Amino acid sequence: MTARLELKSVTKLFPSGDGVSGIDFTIRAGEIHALVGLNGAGKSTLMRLMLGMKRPDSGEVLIEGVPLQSLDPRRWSRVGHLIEYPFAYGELSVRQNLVLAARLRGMETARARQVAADIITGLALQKFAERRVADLSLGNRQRVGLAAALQHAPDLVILDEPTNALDPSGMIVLRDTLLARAAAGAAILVSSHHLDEIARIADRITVINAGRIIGSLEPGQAEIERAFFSLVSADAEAA
Ligand SMILES: Nc1ncnc2c1ncn2[C@@H]1O[C@H](COP(=O)(O)OP(=O)(O)OP(=O)(O)O)[C@@H](O)[C@H]1O
Repeated sequence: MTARLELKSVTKLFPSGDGVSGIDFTIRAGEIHALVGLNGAGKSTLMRLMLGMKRPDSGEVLIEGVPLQSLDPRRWSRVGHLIEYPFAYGELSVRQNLVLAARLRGMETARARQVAADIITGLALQKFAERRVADLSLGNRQRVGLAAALQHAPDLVILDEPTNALDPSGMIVLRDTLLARAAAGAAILVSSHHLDEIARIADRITVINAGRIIGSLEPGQAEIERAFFSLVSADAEAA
């Protein structure tokens, strides 16, 4: 089966020499793929390359076999992502922001209102729906960003550290949402520092260190944090 997203030998190096190099990677339909690594390992850079926010120095990024630069704009409307800061208009309410985000994905107003209402319930945002985004806590703003990334039922989802500001109830809600989306056939990539949390939902866990893929972890394995650190330490010693 064609991967929903594939990276072939992708390299992007900044003038400092940092970045990512020689990356081969896939995200497949129906799969939650986790990307883990230390601070500065290259997770966000890799995700930006996948989304066309950065251009590789060499190598290719393909969505369903089509190079990113040739992708039909309509195909982009089936991608959902959240990289770092959730984008939202502070003066507008949560609901207004979500309806707007859905309209920008090409939905009719009535449909946009419906999907916004559904995700407000799905991510437990009812209490905050009519509040200005500027007045929300960090965690609730992150929920709004996730809602905007997920409400249009994308079939390719890329989320950079989506749980970093969430409380335990937010984590459970997001976990259930991602599992349901993957079961419905979406291909999902999530980066995280919470190894135990990510291991509960991931089908595959890929480890990145110093800009290179250095191995994988089994989601079900015991002592997953120790296994992660052994991989990373062995890589650092070999360098
Ligand atoms: N625009 C840029 N210019 C120069 N260097 C950059 C740039 N963006 C990232 N880097 C460097 O590339 C490396 C990888 O950064 P990246 O943000 O991808 O790491 P990360 O794994 O997402 O880290 P974190 O877990 O801290 O978010 C770091 O050394 C970073 O300083």
